[in-house]
Amino acid sequence: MTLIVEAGHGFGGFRLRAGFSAEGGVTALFGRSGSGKTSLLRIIAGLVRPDEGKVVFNDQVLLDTSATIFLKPHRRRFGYVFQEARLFPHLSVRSNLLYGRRFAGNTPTGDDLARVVELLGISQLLDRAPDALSGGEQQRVAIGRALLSAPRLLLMDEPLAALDEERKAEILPYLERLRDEAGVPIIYVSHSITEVARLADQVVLLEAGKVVATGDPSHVLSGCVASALGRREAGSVLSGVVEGLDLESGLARVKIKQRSLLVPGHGLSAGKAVRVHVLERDVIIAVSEPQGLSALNILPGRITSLERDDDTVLITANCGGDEIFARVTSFSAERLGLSLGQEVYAVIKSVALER
Ligand SMILES: Nc1ncnc2c1ncn2[C@@H]1O[C@H](COP(=O)(O)OP(=O)(O)OP(=O)(O)O)[C@@H](O)[C@H]1O
Repeated sequence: MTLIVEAGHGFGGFRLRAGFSAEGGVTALFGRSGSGKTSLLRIIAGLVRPDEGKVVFNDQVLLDTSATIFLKPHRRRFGYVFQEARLFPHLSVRSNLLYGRRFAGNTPTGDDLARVVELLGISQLLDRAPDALSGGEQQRVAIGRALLSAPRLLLMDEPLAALDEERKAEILPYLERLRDEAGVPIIYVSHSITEVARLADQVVLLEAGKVVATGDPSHVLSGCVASALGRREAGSVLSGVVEGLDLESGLARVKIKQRSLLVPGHGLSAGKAVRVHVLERDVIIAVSEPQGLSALNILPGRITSLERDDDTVLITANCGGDEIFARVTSFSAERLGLSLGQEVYAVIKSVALER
């Protein structure tokens, strides 16, 4: 699959001028609220006709404003999943699912229904009405309905945003299965670093209507997202593999580049690929090896960058090839006499495991 998108569009005071290309897997459109993610998705879907631009899917031109080509949304054969499930309240789950088939060019069979029902874990819900389902269950049905329309591409606009943390955690494994087993490429809009780190193969980072970075999630989500997200979620996203589990402590050892991290082992098995999210505000810098700390992860490294702003300093430490970010007050940086090239220890207070 190849998708090429170029679009320029003005909404009142907002100007979108963004482009990217995607090749299969999950491509996340990521950025702050109001950065233009949904607008870009709606342009791909054909729900918005931009002032100028091009959308090409597998060599088929769906939109080209210079040649006045515009393929209507239903002729694009893309599935769309919104923040809310938008199920038909008067139809059962089964009928909602089968409704998706009406739009399929090649009608899916009963096998397709069984496969989608199994993939999303909704077999026990088929005869229920939508209002007898939890938000997470409704969203799984909405995804199933979109899949059964046999889409060439699935467009998902913050599909978890309306759910509480527990429901999000319940549905994320199904989205992973969708990515790994359904074979349908996905464009996934989100402003959650957790979802993106866990699901995306490629990230397109949007800021004020423009694409400011694209590429591998570990690369795009690390460091450069501070401005896009605000500091709360800024940090490093490190790719690793589970080396082993310690049954007694319940911890797993995850090998990143040259170092290892201990993380909660629940649900992990040896050999599993994971992404680890280390928030810059959860890292302390020490100039000598600390003793007697509760923190499990203390990584030796070397300072490669010191960026000062008003009253804080963002420190980048290269720890065996992985970059760890720490934000400390200017006062602390002065007091410790931090300098480029200095050997330090990054003390990680907690890590979030994303996959
Ligand atoms: N139909 C419209 N008319 C006027 N302004 C619009 C319209 N659609 C979007 N906008 C504006 O365009 C900007 C980008 O909106 P968009 O929904 O694409 O952002 P987003 O990144 O998806 O945000 P969120 O995460 O909050 O959904 C916003 O300032 C929004 O108010």
